[in-house]
Amino acid sequence: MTNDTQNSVLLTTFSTGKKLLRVIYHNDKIVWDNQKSSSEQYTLPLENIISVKQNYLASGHPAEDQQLDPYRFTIHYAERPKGAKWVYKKIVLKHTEQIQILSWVKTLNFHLKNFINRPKHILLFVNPFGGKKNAMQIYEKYGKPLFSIAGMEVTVNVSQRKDQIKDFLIHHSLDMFDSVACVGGDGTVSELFNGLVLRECKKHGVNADDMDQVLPKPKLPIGIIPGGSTDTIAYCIHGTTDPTTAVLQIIFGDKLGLDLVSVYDENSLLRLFASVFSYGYLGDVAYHSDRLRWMGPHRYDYSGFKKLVSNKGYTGQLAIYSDQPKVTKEICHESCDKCLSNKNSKCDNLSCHWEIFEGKFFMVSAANISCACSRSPKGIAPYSHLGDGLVHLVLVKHTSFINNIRLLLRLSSKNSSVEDLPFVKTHCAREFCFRALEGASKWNSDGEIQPQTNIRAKVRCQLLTIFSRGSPKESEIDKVKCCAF
Ligand SMILES: Nc1ncnc2c1ncn2[C@@H]1O[C@H](COP(=O)(O)OP(=O)(O)OP(=O)(O)O)[C@@H](O)[C@H]1O
Repeated sequence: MTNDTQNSVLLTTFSTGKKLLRVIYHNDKIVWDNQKSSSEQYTLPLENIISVKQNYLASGHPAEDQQLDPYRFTIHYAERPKGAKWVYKKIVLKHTEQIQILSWVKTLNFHLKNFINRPKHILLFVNPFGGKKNAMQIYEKYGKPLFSIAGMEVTVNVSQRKDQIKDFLIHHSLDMFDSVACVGGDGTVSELFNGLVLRECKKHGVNADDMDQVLPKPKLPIGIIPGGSTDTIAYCIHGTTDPTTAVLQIIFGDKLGLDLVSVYDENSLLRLFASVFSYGYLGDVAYHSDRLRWMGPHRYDYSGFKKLVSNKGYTGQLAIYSDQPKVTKEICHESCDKCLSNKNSKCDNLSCHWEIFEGKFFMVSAANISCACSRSPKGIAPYSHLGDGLVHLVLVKHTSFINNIRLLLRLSSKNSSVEDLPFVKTHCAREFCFRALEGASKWNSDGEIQPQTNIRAKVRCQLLTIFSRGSPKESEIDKVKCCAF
């Protein structure tokens, strides 16, 4: 065994109870096989290790101090066997020589310290009101045990009312935390980033109501553990609403940049949104379904149908400011080139121009991300990116009832998207303005109601930093073909 842990190579045969395993550590990877068949080899990259700990001996009495087991240690790690879901795993390795155990634990922990971006003290907000009202149980079952294994300190704050999370983040000291997170749906995530951005504006004396101001980037990264009804933001970022996956993304500490869109009326900033800002049909659904919260997530089905039948269309004018209005058919995924190339770019001095669209719409949606979720696997804007500085404006013309049904079927389809429907047009924008001309709906902002009708909005390129490695490419490549309704 070498003392030079920096360039360490370890090779030991451990027992795991029944089997003997030859275990090698080299080049930031652990490889193990069962000696007899090296084809059954498992490779564990160091970046997927949560922690490495020496085991404790089983103590006879709870009051007795726990003693370290000199002959056993455990590697806690995660893997993504298929699709977007990550799972937690552990392996207990046993050796008759104590020195072997100590060397492995010391060396692996030395190398794990290089992951300096992993959070250590997190402020976690739990919304007990959203979704199935089980956010606290989600935290207790999926978050708490893994955060403890990772050795993270978690300060839990359970929200007592709407906007409390936002107000807390604006006004309280966050000095002792290196990150914030939430267990909740899109409305909770929205409180989190609205609070963080306003906090930063306050700190730097930036007038948030002035659309021409550059909004300061919040210092703290955020973690998103889904615990709401639709959880669109979590789904688009992690590729799944699985809570274990979301917790592991926070523990890994890898980050990506998410665009936010700031929305204004004539005088002030109304809010920032991260997923969708939608007028017409979805605005009506948000308004109606909010009064039916007692129904849980089913309220969306009920309100959705009711508002579909009664929709008479809304006449309005949309102005789009863009340098690249055409949609490019590239899907956003982990290590997305389009988002990476925009990481440090300033989307200010581009050759943008205004274009105006006027008409009667079934709905107008500004999608900052694809808005995919389990009910809508491709989302309303399948080619919208997390961090490219553009928002996709999806204009759905007022048309027949049958076409509205076609739209909703497409939205719930795994195989086809709304983009190819003849009454749907998508444009990419850096800014946009909307003015109602006849009839007025509300806006639906990340699932929350925004009552002002006439608005202006501006994309803020990668204003938010999120804990995630992104969703994998495989999840988007769906080879199954079926009839496109
Ligand atoms: N203690 C609380 N009591 C009442 N409302 C709360 C409380 N804490 C947060 N809220 C508000 O609850 C609303 C709903 O929360 P959230 O969006 O997380 O759940 P959801 O609407 O069920 O999920 P989704 O937005 O993913 O569909 C948000 O507007 C949030 O501001």
